[in-house]
Amino acid sequence: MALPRTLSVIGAGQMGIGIALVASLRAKIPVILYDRDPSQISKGLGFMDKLLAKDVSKGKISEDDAKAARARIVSISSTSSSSSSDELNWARELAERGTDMVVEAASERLSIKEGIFRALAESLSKDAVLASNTSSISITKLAGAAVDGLGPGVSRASAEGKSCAGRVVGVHFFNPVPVMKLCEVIPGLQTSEATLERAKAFAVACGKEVTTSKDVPGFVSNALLMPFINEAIMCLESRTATRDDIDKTLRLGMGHPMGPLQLADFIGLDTCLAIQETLYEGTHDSKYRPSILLGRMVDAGWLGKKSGKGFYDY
Ligand SMILES: NC(=O)c1ccc[n+]([C@@H]2O[C@H](COP(=O)([O-])OP(=O)(O)OC[C@H]3O[C@@H](n4cnc5c(N)ncnc54)[C@H](O)[C@@H]3O)[C@@H](O)[C@H]2O)c1
Repeated sequence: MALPRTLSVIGAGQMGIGIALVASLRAKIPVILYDRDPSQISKGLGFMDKLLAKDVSKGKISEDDAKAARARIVSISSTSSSSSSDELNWARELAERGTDMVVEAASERLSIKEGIFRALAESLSKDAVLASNTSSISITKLAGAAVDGLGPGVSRASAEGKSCAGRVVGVHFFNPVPVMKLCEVIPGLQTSEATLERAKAFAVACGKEVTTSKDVPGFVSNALLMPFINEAIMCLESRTATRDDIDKTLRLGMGHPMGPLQLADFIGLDTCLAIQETLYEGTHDSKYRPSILLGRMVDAGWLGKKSGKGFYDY
């Protein structure tokens, strides 16, 4: 199965940086990294340099391989202050640079991702694979948004609409991407067999094992993980135990590498809340209601490790 000749990664947060790194270092694919916030790109590339230097110092990769991997990654950022024309500019730029696969790793908000998929479908070549690293949002919905990017004259059920939606797929990498061995691949209702196979081949080339899950809220991974994290936050909220004892229980009693509150900080509390909301709204099942404390932490801007404060201080 052919690998992409040029990959674009949208969103230079913790996941986008990791995906760009494994695509370049392991799959040896040239990568264009785009974020609407230029400071995220400089911060992310600085972090990537540190990761590569650490791998070289531990003898995991050669200095030449690290340099070649870094040289394969270029970045672009917002070229306009107006958000609507901005979207068109970046997507066109990615198209002009020969992008034939995209992995979207922007914030976990449906409206943000729909806007990105509309812009991608409008600008990119008709056979480019449009993948999302979403943790929970419906791939079928994102594929629908991609068709809307073709304009009001194209219905989602037309041949052109189906062909466009068929290129959309979920490729759910795990955090930290260079370390975690799994990629959960999710076909939407419209995803073509060829797109699914291209997505799997890409994940394998990045050094990952692949599982396939149906397009339900949270797929397999977060339908299981998020209720667990949410229950741990509710234990803290109801003072069943202290933060340290909750995490210690799971680490020492169940052999988890980190406790659920520390893991939530590591994922990002805004991302945890967004996933919980998708699970709750997508199922209307009260077992998925997000804890009030999680919402308040996000209101306070305490987003976990990435903001310096969450359940722990960093
Ligand atoms: N954090 C995790 O453990 C984890 C694991 C698997 C999947 N994911 C998923 O990966 C995605 C990214 O998560 P993250 O943890 O890297 O988040 P993050 O907050 O670290 O980064 C998100 C990035 O997206 C950028 N962004 C937002 N809107 C944008 C737009 N319209 N165009 C371009 N860039 C935009 C932001 O500037 C930011 O740099 C989410 O969908 C999340 O659910 C996260």
